[in-house]
This record gives sequence, structure tokens and C-alpha cells, in this order.
Amino acid sequence: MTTSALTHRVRVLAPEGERHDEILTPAALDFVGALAAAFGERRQELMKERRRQALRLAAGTPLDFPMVTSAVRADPGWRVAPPAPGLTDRRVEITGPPERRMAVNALNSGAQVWMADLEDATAPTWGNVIGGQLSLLDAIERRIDFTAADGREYRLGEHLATIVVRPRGWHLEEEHLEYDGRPVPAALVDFGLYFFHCAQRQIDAGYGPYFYLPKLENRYEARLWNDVFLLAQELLGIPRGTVRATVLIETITAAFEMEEILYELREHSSGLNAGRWDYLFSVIKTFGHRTDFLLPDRAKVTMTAPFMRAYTELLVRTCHKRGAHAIGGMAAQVPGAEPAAREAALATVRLNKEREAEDGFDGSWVAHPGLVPVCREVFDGVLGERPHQLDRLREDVAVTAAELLSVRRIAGPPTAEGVRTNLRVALRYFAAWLDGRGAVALDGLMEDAATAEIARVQIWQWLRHRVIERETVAELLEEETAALGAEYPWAPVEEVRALFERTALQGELPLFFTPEAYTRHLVRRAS
Ligand SMILES: CC(=O)SCCNC(=O)CCNC(=O)[C@H](O)C(C)(C)COP(=O)(O)OP(=O)(O)OC[C@H]1O[C@@H](n2cnc3c(N)ncnc32)[C@H](O)[C@@H]1OP(=O)(O)O
Ligand SMILES: O=CC(=O)O
Ligand SMILES: [Mg+2]
Repeated sequence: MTTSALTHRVRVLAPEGERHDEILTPAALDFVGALAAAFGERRQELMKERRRQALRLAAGTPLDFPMVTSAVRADPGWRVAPPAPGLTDRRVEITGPPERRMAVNALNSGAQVWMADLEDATAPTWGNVIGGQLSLLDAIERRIDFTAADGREYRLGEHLATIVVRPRGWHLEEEHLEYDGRPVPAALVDFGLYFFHCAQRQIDAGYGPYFYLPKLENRYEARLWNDVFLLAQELLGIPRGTVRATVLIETITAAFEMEEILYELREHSSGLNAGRWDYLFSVIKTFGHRTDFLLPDRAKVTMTAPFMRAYTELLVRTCHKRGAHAIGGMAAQVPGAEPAAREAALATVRLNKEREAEDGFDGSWVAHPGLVPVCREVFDGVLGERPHQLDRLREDVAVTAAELLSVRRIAGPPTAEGVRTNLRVALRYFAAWLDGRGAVALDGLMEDAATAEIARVQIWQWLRHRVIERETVAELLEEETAALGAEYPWAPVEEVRALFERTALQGELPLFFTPEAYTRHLVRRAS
């Protein structure tokens, strides 16, 4: 049953859920409404600017470091805010959706930070959106303990990871909340509800309202976030500069404005993170029409590819120049139960973390509690007792625009195995997402919205450049759809297949698979 409640001008258009009233209080909705009123239009303008920029780049306008902000880059006189409590030592950060069991496991994992993910790892069903907020509130109130159906006890320990929340990106809307007759930007819903309920509680606990900001494309989007923080702090009487935000550099255009993004957010900034999977997705999406951006199988595009190295080297240099933490990205391997596969996964993760620690990163991400020890060991080896290595300025690094864009230096056409893998991953991930799960382990790898995006856009790119035949893809799709049905009898196979066809096989490439899939499949469903 759908209820419709009106508070100020925010309407809730969703089934009532257990304890949802604790999150969707009139005051919290008013707060979200105030953010939507102040920033909704500006966000829409910025989404239009994204499309204009995509068209300019497609038409051949060169991507370069902006001339107009060269003074910001040249000015030695500014630094970001000092690290806030709980964010000084970030050598291991575990990520995952704020589902109750995982929340307890992540908080107890021994990592310094838990990135509670309402974004790449969460399928935004209304149940997940509000359930995530409840988990966060309960965790901060230390009332999240529970006994699972199988009798296992989940109890918060003494030493917990610092919570950093990742709201959804600017491109998404939350259709279960309406302001002035329009869906509220999802970023403002996730940020606003958490901030409203937890900011003061986190300050009282000795921490603060901390965020990861995903998928920014330029400095104006960072400025928008900064203004959101200013208003949010003002409305709730929280001292200016209490918020901290780490921005994921995970679009190719943002890589050209890292310093400007830090500058815009400087009084709230806690660094940058190398969001490598979305970054790769963004490179393909932005330049997929160009033959010099044709990439081989996803498995072959590692962090040692010259253009990926240029990106991470520049990220560390930029952060440390401004006193900001540089946080490494996600190695996708998850440790399975089978000993040989487990060893191989741990060895790959170790190599990735070693490269990051040696390059100067101050910490890195892991996707699973079983990877916390290896990441910690590697960073302990480089940091020792020091909480970070901000003093490693990496003045030896000088990255050019050409190096950031030097994709053609990775050779090789896609293999038959690579094409099939992308199809398998996209179909299985879409099925899980429609089922309300935003992260899954598939063949020993963590897959989430970012990695699934790569799978779909690679197929699109390979078709566009005719390095694979349309008939081959059609045959493989037939086989893999049948395999999906056999493997996941619960999956809505035809809907999954149609979603893949719409988002990967058309001439025009949809910018993300999520907005359309959300509206079509996740809105106004029971859970
Ligand atoms: C590109 C990016 O944006 S990366 C960041 C976004 N992606 C993510 O955050 C993904 C995070 N990781 C995950 O979601 C999970 O590890 C998955 C889905 C990949 C695999 O999860 P599972 O299949 O449950 O793994 P597995 O069975 O090995 O889990 C063992 C235990 O570890 C827990 N666990 C696994 N991963 C995590 C995690 N990231 N955080 C907390 N606990 C976790 C499981 O809940 C399970 O706990 P239990 O023994 O109490 O039941
Ligand atoms: O969010 C992280 C990424 O790699 O994408
Ligand atoms: Mg991402």
C-alpha cells in the first residue's frame, strides 16, 4: 500500500516500512526539503553541463588542465583542513553496504575506517535506502547488536572503525521523496537523512559527520557539495568546518581538476580516493567512440597500465601538496573458501597495496574483512608508527594531459573469454541489483555498480568499433541468459536481458545503467 504524507513540501511516496518513521520524521523531511529547495535547480544545471561537456569532448575538444584555474594550482598558500578525529590514520578502509550484519562485521573488522556505501554497493530500493540509515543510526547509538536466525551473535566490539558515509551520486534521483512535485536528488536524501540524525551524535561521540563523495565530474560539483555542507551545518547549528569529505576521483574529467576539487572543498576536505573502477568506466564512456581509446579485456587493464599509473601518481602528488590524505582504490579480489584461490586473491591484493603504499598513498580500500590483515601489514611496513605519509610530497611526479589519456599504449583486441566474462558479469550483476543487492562476489571478484558498468560499456565499445561481431554477441547473450536462468532460478531473466540490451547494445550509450533500471524496476516495490 502506498501512503502519501505531506510535511512542508516533501511528500513520501512509499510503502510504510518497519521503523521507517524513526528516519522519516517531519523535521528530517523538512531538512531534506530545505536542501532540495536550495540546491535542486543548481544540481539540474550541473547535470545539463555534464551533457554539454560530453558533447564537446565527443566533438573533439581536447581535455586539458583548465587555464582559468591555473592560479589556484600555482598558489602555494592554501591547504585543506587538518585531519578530523578518527581520520588521521586511515591505513585500512573497509567498504560495504550498511546492511546490519555487514555493518557490525565492518565496524569490528580492525579497519580504521568503514566506508558505509549507499552508492556502488547498494541497489537503492526504498528498503535499502531507509534500512541503511537505520543501521547507521543504530550503529552510532550502539544498539545494532542482534542474534541472527542461525544463532550467530553480532555484537559491536570495543574498537570500531570510523564511519564515513557515501551518498549516491548527483545523477540519481530518489523517487520515493518528492519536493515541489519533483523527485529529490538522491545525494541530498542520503546525505540529508544521515546528517540530520547522526551529525550531532557523531560529534558527541568524538567524531563527526564524514562523507565520501562519488562520481564528481568537475570543480563546480565539488562547490555544490561544499555549499550543501555550509547550509546543513548552519541549519542544524553545527560549527562550520565540522564536515569532512573525501572525494573519489573516478571520472576522467575530474582527474584534470583534482587540485580545484580540493580547493573548493578545502575547509571540509579529507582527501581524495582513487576510484579506479568508475574511472575506467568513465574513460571508456567518455572516449569510447575513438579508436585510440579501444581497450582490451577488463582483466588486462590493471593499475600498471600507463594511463592508470599517471592518474594515481598525480592523485598522490596533488593530495600531499595540499595536506590531504590520498587513499588507494579497490582490488576486486575477494578471498573465497578454496585455499588455492584464496592464496591467489591475497597475493594479488598484496601486490596492489604494496604499489600504493610505495607510491605514497596513506591507506587503501578493502572489500572484505579477510583482506584487512594484508592491507594493514603492507601499510604498517611503509608507515610504521606514522599515521600517514603526507610528508612524501612526490615532487618527482609531473603528469601531463597526454599521459592521463595515453590509453592506446595498452595493446590487444578483446578475447572470446573477455567478451563472455563481460556478458556474464553484467547479466548476473543486473539480476542481483534488481533483487536489491548492490555488491556480489562472482568468480572470486567483487562486482558492484562500477565494475558492472565497465562490463556493459566494453561490449558497447567493442561492437561500435566492430572488433567483435554483433552475431557473436547475440549468440553469447542467448547462452549466458540461459545459464543465468539455470544458475539463478529466482532471477527475472527476460527483464535482465532487456536491461542489458537497452544499455549495451544500442547505438546510443546510456550514461549510466542505474537511473533507468531504478525507475523501471526499483521504484514503488514492496521491499
Ligand atoms: C568500485 C567500488 O566502489 S568498491 C566499493 C563498493 N563495493 C563494496 O563495498 C563491496 C564490499 N564487499 C561486499 O559487499 C562483499 O564482500 C561481497 C558481496 C563482495 C561478498 O560478500 P559475501 O558473499 O558475504 O562474502 P563471504 O561469504 O566471504 O563473507 C564472509 C563474512 O564476511 C562478511 N563480509 C564480507 N564482506 C564484507 C564487508 N565488505 N563488510 C563487512 N562484512 C563483510 C560477510 O557478511 C560474512 O559475514 P558472516 O560470516 O557474519 O556471515
Ligand atoms: O568507487 C570506487 C570505484 O572504483 O568506482
Ligand atoms: Mg565508484
